[in-house]
Formats: sequence, structure tokens, C-alpha cells
Amino acid sequence: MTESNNPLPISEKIGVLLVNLGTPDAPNAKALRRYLGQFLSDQRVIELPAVFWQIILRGIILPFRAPRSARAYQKIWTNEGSPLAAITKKQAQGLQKRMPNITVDYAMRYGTPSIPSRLEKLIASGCRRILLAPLYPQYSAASTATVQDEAYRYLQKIRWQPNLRSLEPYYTHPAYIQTLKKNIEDQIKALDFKPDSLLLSYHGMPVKTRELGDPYYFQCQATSQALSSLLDIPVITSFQSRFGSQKWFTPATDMTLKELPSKNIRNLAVAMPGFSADCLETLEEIALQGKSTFLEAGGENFAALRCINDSEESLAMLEILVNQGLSGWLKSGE
Ligand SMILES: C=CC1=C(C)c2cc3[nH]c(cc4nc(cc5[nH]c(cc1n2)c(C)c5CCC(=O)O)C(CCC(=O)O)=C4C)c(C)c3C=C
Ligand SMILES: [Fe+2]
Ligand SMILES: [Fe+2]
Repeated sequence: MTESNNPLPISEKIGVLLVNLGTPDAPNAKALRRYLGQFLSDQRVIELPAVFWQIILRGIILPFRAPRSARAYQKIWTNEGSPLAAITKKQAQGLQKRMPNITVDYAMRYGTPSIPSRLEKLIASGCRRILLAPLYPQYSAASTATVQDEAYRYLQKIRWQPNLRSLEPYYTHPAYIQTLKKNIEDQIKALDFKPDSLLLSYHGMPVKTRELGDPYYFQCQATSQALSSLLDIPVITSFQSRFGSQKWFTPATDMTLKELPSKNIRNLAVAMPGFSADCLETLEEIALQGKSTFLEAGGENFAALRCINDSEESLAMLEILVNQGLSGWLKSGE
């Protein structure tokens, strides 16, 4: 940099990057191999010795899982693409409308648009302060930490780093709990049956991660507790989407759905508070597979409730969380 191209005074622009997990670009085996290959090579997700795991992943897991997962994605794919990507994009657009003084964008931890590409874009547009907002209410190393790792890996490569902050996990934040409450109550009211119970199903994790100090399990329980104290319906918590042969958190959602009818719970609503947007795990695993499991086990009525997605309440919640995350950065009145 010479004196003639001195970039100061710099712009005061602030960027917010919403980040979710990621999704394949298409519902076919080739795109699934690429996406799952990247996702399941992340050592924050699969904590096994890398060389050993790559042999299993490339030789056994991907050849079988990619075509099977592709068929599952085909059942939920929309005209706008993968639901997770389409909803995350709308969340960013909706938040941008509510917060015209900052620049809002979104990225995916795996697949596209990548975190480095969107950080680069924000920086190029003059953002010297960036708030990273992983859309995971409950912190886990496999979700939140890996987003932060990826952002800092990119920053390691650049000379003039922006100031980077990260949104705190918001598992009992009043704005989040109230948004969930309204989302759940509105949908339950609109059902043509009265549920006996509400199942709160969170994405599972290996038990070992809890033993090693990951707070995710406890934060999920705290969300359930905060929510159940405000809802007028009995609440049950379970963990879904088991992967691999390790022990995962219990009770498992699929086992719970099998057992509930024999415990006289035959009319069930299921909400998935850990997912900010509907995705394969909510629309296929629960709304389709979970429903069959429950009805085949003797259940009578089943409803998988929509996630908070890009509803007005969800955008208002994001605005509150982001404003808190930006505290001290925004000039008063902005
Ligand atoms: C909500 C937070 C999530 C945590 C924690 C999480 C941990 C975790 N996931 C896997 C394996 C898979 N997850 C898959 C899909 C998936 N996972 C999350 C969120 C969390 N995962 C979301 C939002 C999605 C849906 C993505 C979409 O495109 O809609 C998949 C891929 C799908 C499949 O083939 O079944 C896998 C695999 C592990 C191993 C793990 C923690 C160790
Ligand atoms: Fe997952
Ligand atoms: Fe799954």
C-alpha cells in the first residue's frame, strides 16, 4: 500500500452473516457425494483419526449413503431448491429489509455459498465489522464451533482483517422462546385434532461429546424446560438423526415415536426447536418417516410442526439477537 492509495478514512459499514449448516446443490447422488464428503470430513463432526475415517468414508459410507440420501432429498426438494437454502436466503432478505443500515448476507458451512466467499464479499463492500450469526440456538462443536473455525481459517489468509464477532447461543433467550411458543401454539390451534403431548425433537449428538464437555445436550434441555413452562401441553424431549455406530443421546426420537402409542399418547404434535429452518431432518425424517413410525405403532393423529423459518416472528427475533450482537457498534438511533 503506497501513500497514494491510502484507504482511510474507512467506511463504517457493518456486515451480518447468517450461517446455517448447508445442503447439496441438487438431489442427486453426485451432488450428495460432494456435500456429504465435505460435511463428514469435518473433524468437528466426525472425531475419528482422519486417515482411518477417510478410508471408511470414501470406501463404504459415501457409495451407499449418497444415493440413499439423494432419494430422501428428492421427496422434499422444491422449485426454489433445497428448503434449507431457500429459507436461509429468505431469512437474510427479510432481515436486510428490517435493518437497512447494515449489510446482511448468508452462507452455508458446507456447500454453497461458502463462508469464505461471503466474508470476502462483505469485506469487498467495505464492511470492517462483521457479526457472524450461526443459526443454531444451542451451541455444539459440530455446528457452531465449526462455523467459527471456518471463518477464522479464512481470516488467517488475509492481511487486513475486519473486526469479527459471533452471535452467542440463544437457547433460552426470551425472544427465541416467545417465538417458538407462538409458532407452536398457532399451529396446534389450527390442527383438526387435539394433541395429547408435544414432542420436542432436537438433532442428536454422540454421548461422548457431552462427556468431553460439549454443552449442547444441556442447552437443548434448557430450551425444553423454558418452553414447557409457558405451554399448556405436556412436553417430551428426544433426539433424532442418529449417525454411525456410537451411542447417541437418548431418548431417540424414532424409538419414542414407536413407544408413545402404547403409553396412551396417540395424538401427537412434534416441534423441532433446534432447527432454524425446515430441512431434510424435519421434512423427511420427522414429517414423513416419523409419521409412518408413529401411525404404524398405533398412533391416531400426527402433526410435524413447521420450524420458525422466515416468519415475521422469526425475523423480529433475529433482529433482536443481531442488535444485541452489534451492541456498541451501532450508533444510537441506527
Ligand atoms: C441443529 C444442529 C445440528 C447438529 C448439532 C448436527 C450434528 C450432526 N449431524 C450429523 C450428520 C448429518 N446431519 C445431516 C443433516 C443435517 N444436520 C443438521 C443440523 C445439525 N447436525 C441439519 C440442519 C441438516 C439438514 C441439511 C439439509 O440439507 O436439509 C446429514 C445429511 C443428511 C443425511 O444424509 O441424512 C448427516 C449425515 C452428525 C454426524 C452430527 C454430529 C456429530
Ligand atoms: Fe446433522
Ligand atoms: Fe438425517
